[in-house]
Amino acid sequence: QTIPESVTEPVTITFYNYNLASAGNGADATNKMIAEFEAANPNVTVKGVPVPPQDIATRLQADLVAGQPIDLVQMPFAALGFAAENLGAVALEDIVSEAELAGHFEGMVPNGLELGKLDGKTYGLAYTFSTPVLFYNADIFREVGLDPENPPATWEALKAAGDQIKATTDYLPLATGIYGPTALDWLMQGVIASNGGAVINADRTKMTFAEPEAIEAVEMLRSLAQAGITRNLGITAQMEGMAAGNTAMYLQTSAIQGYLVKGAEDNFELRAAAMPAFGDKPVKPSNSGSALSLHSTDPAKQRAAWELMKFLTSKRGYTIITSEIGYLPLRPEIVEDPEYLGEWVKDHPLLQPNLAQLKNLAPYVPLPGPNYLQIGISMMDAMEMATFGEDDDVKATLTEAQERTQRLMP
Ligand SMILES: O=P(O)(O)OC[C@H](O)CO
Repeated sequence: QTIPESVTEPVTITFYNYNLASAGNGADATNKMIAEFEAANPNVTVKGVPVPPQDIATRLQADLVAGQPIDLVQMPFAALGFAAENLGAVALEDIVSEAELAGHFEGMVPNGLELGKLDGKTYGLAYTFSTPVLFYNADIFREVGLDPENPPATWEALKAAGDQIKATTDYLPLATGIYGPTALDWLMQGVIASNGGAVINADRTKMTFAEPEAIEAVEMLRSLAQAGITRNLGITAQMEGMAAGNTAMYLQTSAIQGYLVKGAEDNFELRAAAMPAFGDKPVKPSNSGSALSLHSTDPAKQRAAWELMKFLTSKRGYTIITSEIGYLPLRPEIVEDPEYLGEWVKDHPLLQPNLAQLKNLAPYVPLPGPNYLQIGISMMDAMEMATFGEDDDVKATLTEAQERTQRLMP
């Protein structure tokens, strides 16, 4: 252990955070957690720095060069490898004692903790986390004669439901978070995995998003777009449409759950289901979200940042994160505990499909190397074009992009 036992002098730490960058996505809850932490730790002042997830790596690089203090970061899983290699993320094992770490990790979802490890060390402590959730408007289902007790479990069933909604109403049948600048490939990885494919091979050396299973998955999305069941809308329009009761289904991170719950209040019945399957193939939900990475070099600030990390991922932290934002509690025991989520869960069954999907999670695979973001953007641009563009030849679009992105691999 290289950090002091406690923070004995006043210290200010920065917390780069993407939930702070979006009102619909947890800014209030994040500020509440920071305020509670400061009240309990009077020597520590936390300066929140809002940065959208897609900008985080670039922003940190610029701030490092400018000599700005970077202490704690809500790091999207996609950027964690880059953060460890290029942005000075510190492995917790190098600064915190084994006993203290083990004590804190106790009770946290092992799948989640594993995602923050690189070469066996924890460069990111699993923090906010979701699987793809199919939110749906039970009132629209009833209005068009669909059974809200049986939401579509497969893409085929979803298409049939979408056709039914489209044929008789003006509602948008389906919005998804698959595309868009904040998504990168987190949700797409789960869609393709659920059809037996992958965007990249297991040892992360070859892009595979133009293999037959991936092509078939994108062709399925294209068929939904062609039928007018889904449209290429920005995330704000999608969230607003769903929250206002104008969209029937929304496959998205549960980070927007709090926002949708507010919109649905006194307006419509919001429910949630698991991610759809391809026929009888097993669903392989991926995870979105972030880990907390620590970047301070000063031992006193490292202790302060670690204390904040512990609070954010404590039972109390996850109670706020789950009930006020919508992410999964990575301390599952609090779900039953009346002192934490027990009462809330009774009134909000929305959490259950998300929680259940943790068991068959196919953990997000980060794209490798210093060009990870460019690879991800080029791949997703091609898939978006293959889904919504003029050209029917999905295979050609994906093959061309796969060759191009392969050249950016380390
Ligand atoms: O926190 P989420 O669920 O919106 O995820 C955002 C990340 O960019 C996905 O990796």
